[in-house]
Amino acid sequence: MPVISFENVTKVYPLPAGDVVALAGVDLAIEKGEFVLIMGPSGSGKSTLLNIMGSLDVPTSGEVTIAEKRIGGMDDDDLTLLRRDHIGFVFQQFNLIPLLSIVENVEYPLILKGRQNGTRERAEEVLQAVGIEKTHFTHKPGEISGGQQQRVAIARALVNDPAFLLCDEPTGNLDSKTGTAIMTLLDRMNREEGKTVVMVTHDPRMTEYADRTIRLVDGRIA
Ligand SMILES: Nc1ncnc2c1ncn2[C@@H]1O[C@H](COP(=O)(O)OP(=O)(O)OP(=O)(O)O)[C@@H](O)[C@H]1O
Repeated sequence: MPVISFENVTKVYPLPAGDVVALAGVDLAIEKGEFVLIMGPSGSGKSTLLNIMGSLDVPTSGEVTIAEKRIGGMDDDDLTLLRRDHIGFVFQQFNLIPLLSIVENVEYPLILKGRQNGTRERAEEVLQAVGIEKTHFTHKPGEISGGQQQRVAIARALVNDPAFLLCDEPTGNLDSKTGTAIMTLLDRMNREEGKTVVMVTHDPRMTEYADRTIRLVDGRIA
């Protein structure tokens, strides 16, 4: 059973000047444990595809199944729960909460989920797994480097043990050496922890990390 499957998925944005077809009949299946890149020119539908995979948006037509749940017919509350329980997001902008410490940022999704016990220990365990030193746990995001902030964001994405990670240009704000370290970390999470990773990127060097690259052109898989 794939972790994500799309059957004949279309997404149309109705605009006064005419409909914009962002996705035009996409079929895909992403299996557990895969590392998949999504590439394609600007405007080809990558963000639209990632948003639907992340249940941040719904298709105009077609069938989408995420973590064995069909999203057709789900309301906003159902989609929110699906995101919270099954999907880890990593963005180009790290999106950490500036007023919370590093460990509190990672603990936050556990608290949102209503977990009462062991949240601090779980957050510390995942921070250690992504290579953040204990001395940094009580720092604020603004007090650590961009590469360290992205590691913290990856820890936050992993803390609820999601079915898969969706990454949108995760190295886009980092210098190439730091970007390589982040890719090595994602690669290790994929190989050693069996995490499914789906990543949108413009950088062709990333293909060496991936099992497979999905190329979009004009809303279709090329
Ligand atoms: N909210 C929206 N309303 C109207 N049109 C939209 C909307 N979002 C995206 N589009 C259009 O849908 C098409 C696909 O856009 P999308 O952002 O998915 O492409 P992309 O491949 O992610 O592009 P980029 O690499 O520039 O981020 C484009 O023609 C875009 O203008």
